[in-house]
Amino acid sequence: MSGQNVLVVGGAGFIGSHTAKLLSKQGYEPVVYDNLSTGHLASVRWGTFVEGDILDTQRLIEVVEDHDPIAVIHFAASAYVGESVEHPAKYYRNNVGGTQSLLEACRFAGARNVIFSSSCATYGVPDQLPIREGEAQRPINPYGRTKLIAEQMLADYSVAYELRYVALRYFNASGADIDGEIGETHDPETHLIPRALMAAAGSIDFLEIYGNDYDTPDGTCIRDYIHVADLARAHVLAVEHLVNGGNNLAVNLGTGHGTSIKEILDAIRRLTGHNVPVEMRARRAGDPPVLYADPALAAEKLGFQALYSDLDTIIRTAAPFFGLEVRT
Ligand SMILES: O=c1ccn([C@@H]2O[C@H](COP(=O)(O)OP(=O)(O)O[C@H]3OC[C@@H](O)[C@H](O)[C@H]3O)[C@@H](O)[C@H]2O)c(=O)[nH]1
Repeated sequence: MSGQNVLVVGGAGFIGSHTAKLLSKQGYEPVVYDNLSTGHLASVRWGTFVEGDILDTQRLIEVVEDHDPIAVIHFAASAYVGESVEHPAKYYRNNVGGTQSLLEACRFAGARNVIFSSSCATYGVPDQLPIREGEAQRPINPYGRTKLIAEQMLADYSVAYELRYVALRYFNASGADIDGEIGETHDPETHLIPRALMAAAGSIDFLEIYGNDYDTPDGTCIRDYIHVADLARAHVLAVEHLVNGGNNLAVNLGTGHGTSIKEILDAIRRLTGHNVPVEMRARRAGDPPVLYADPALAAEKLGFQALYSDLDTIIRTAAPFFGLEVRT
């Protein structure tokens, strides 16, 4: 098989499955490679599925040789900040070792275009807001460090082995498929919006808020929530950028706008009619108080604009996956 295949490593996960769907809708043939450790077979509904581990370089070489993809999108990673502090070995193995295994397969099998899921966690606590790509990358947890090392690996491989890459530094991925076909199903679920919706639906007793004494207008942390449909579109634009001969890039994917935890809880109440029961807790280790992106470079280089990332669309699309009806 050849032509418009795109290898989607980690394509059974939250962002990967939404990207596979959009690739398919746009005429590409996604080849999803996933070990199903955190991804879900039920989310692999577009293209071909190959079950395999990112650390299995030989298998990846075979898959690249069989499918000759025009680009490789690398989503496969462990992605819990808290867990990375407790089990850094897992993060260095999966995220650093895994990235090297995939890049080795690309090198040996001749795949030249790589798109990488990086993170705002590579910046740590920024000196300036909004965060620009030139901001110093000083991650404050092992997860962020593994993502930064992977970015550096891409840059070094690019110089030596003709590989070209786009590193997409996501801010907070959120929402769910606009058509309602797939959603966010992490186990365990640790992210704010899903947990707030679970608390609103009564499937957990309450949402723990990690700190209301931050130096922010309402005391809670501020993040830049970007809809998964927008993230998916950025990946398709990144594929086109590389296929058209574009240069290496590292760009933020955010909206430029920060939202506090309390603002999210207000929106859930307004849109679903359900209160979110909360309990206050101490600050969570490793949480920067305020993060939001300057999205200008992604607009300039990829033509990317967030279209679905207003808070209401995020909550409206995510809520049904947690059994909540949304008011019209
Ligand atoms: O139950 C919760 C969960 C989260 N929060 C708070 O809500 C905010 C958002 O937390 P999330 O866990 O959803 O997301 P984070 O900002 O920690 O990291 C996220 O974004 C960067 C990505 O690279 C990470 O993979 C992702 O986890 C933080 O301030 C956090 O302390 C709570 O108050 N209660």
